Amino acid sequence: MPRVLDGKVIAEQVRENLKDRIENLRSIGIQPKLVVVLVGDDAASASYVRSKQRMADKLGMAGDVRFLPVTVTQGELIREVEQLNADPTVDGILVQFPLPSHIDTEAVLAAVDPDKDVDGFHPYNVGRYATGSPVIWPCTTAGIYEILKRSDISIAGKTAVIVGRSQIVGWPTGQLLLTHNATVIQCHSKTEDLRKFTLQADILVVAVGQAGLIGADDVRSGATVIDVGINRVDGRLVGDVDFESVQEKAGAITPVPGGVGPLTVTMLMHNTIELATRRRGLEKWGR
Ligand SMILES: Nc1nc(=O)c2c([nH]1)NC[C@@H]1CN(c3ccc(C(=O)N[C@@H](CCC(=O)O)C(=O)O)cc3)C=[N+]21
Repeated sequence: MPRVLDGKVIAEQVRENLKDRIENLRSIGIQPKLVVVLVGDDAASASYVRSKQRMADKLGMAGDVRFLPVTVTQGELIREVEQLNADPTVDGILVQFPLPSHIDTEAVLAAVDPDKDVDGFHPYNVGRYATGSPVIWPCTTAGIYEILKRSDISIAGKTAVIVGRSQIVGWPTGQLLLTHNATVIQCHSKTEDLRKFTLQADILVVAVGQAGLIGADDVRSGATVIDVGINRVDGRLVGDVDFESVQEKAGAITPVPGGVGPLTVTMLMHNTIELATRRRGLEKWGR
């Protein structure tokens, strides 16, 4: 039987470290603060935002949510972001995706102060990790790294295959694994003969959003399989990987739910603390 990589347990380990860093910051009068900007009243988004709030509270961080109506104009949204940029008590700003179609998402991302960009989506921060000198990594990518590191799965020299090249998960995850000296194959919707590549993977990361995309025949025996997909099928949450069949073949595998997801929210807190310390030139205090 393969190892099931338990994201809830690993996230708890990461949060133990965060508590020490938050305590150090508190001792010098700093409470890291994350502000989430939520446009519209989508129930799934609201529930996700509430779980971030609860985690910030539990860790002793400060949190706030700005609810904006779905009719908000791009100018109004950008002005909200600019107010948060100017507010010295705010360390991290997250504008929740997806935004309504009348809003230019890229323009909003570019309006966030790169020093407060907790998602790591601002073009400046993308450039930083693309050149191998990241300030912070996008939360899901950072979470995948924590899962591998804390499960003693080595990256350097391994063949990592990423399925998906999204700006928020697939592409940054490829960059992270490359930075850590994996040989990276980046597959996407135009890839011909996907299986030819996935069968080569020592580490297979799947971030597409298509239930059942990867089955046992697509996975090399003993591979580490990281499933980033979140799909709702018949009211049940499933990933992009057919867990039942693939777990017989893989050496290690993340479940959905309870795999990458719990790390994503935890790494959001990590990034907020990281930004709070860096912005004040206090790196050593945060460690
Ligand atoms: N600017 C921005 N940054 C984001 O990081 C961002 C976003 N917008 N928009 C929405 C997506 C979605 N996302 C999730 C994170 C964790 C879970 C998570 O913890 N999932 C649990 C299951 C939760 C459940 O049961 O519903 C799990 O996989 O175990 C889910 C979804 C971050 N997102």
